[in-house]
Amino acid sequence: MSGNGQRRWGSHRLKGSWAERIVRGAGLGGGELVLDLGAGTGALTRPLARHAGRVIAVELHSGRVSGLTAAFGSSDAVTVVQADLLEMPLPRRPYRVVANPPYAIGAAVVRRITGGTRSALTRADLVLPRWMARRYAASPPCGFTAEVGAHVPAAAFVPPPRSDSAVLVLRRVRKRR
Ligand SMILES: C[S@@+](CC[C@H](N)C(=O)[O-])C[C@H]1O[C@@H](n2cnc3c(N)ncnc32)[C@H](O)[C@@H]1O
Repeated sequence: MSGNGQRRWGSHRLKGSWAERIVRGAGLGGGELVLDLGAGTGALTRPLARHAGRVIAVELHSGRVSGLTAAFGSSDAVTVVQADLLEMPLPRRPYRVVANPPYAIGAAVVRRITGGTRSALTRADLVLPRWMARRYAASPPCGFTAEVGAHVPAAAFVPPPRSDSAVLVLRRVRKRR
């Protein structure tokens, strides 16, 4: 558990058709390592398993981890990890993120995956509140470009959140030192 107690069990789950659309929009080539941070019941994990080389589905809630393990335990492409996404070690080799993290920790997620000289993140497609995606597009994290991608309406989630969302696309611009 994060020292700041930053967990959020409330879950706005993506509908399957929207999860598929978001994963297709991420333009995966088929061989990438992809992290699904806050995998929930696996809405994004499912299409990621078909489009990515390897998927690490990270979830903290024990019941949801059990569900993910039951759904993907026999898949060679998916590894389910019970961990706090703000504290778990991140891959040293190049990786991507496609995720719908809890909005309350959206900024902490962006800091975590883009921060530090050792970040091996190459691109992230994050479903975030639209206002937050716009803020990052205006002021991207150091070493990344940021653009507001697909609009994701409240109706794309169960239950629907209060405001509309968008995919924030972060792309690395600087080579790792
Ligand atoms: C908005 S839901 C998204 C679920 C799924 N990815 C989807 O799109 O339907 C966010 C998920 O993050 C999980 N979560 C919250 N805090 C977390 C943390 N610190 N580390 C890992 N998972 C966390 C919640 O349990 C929840 O399942």
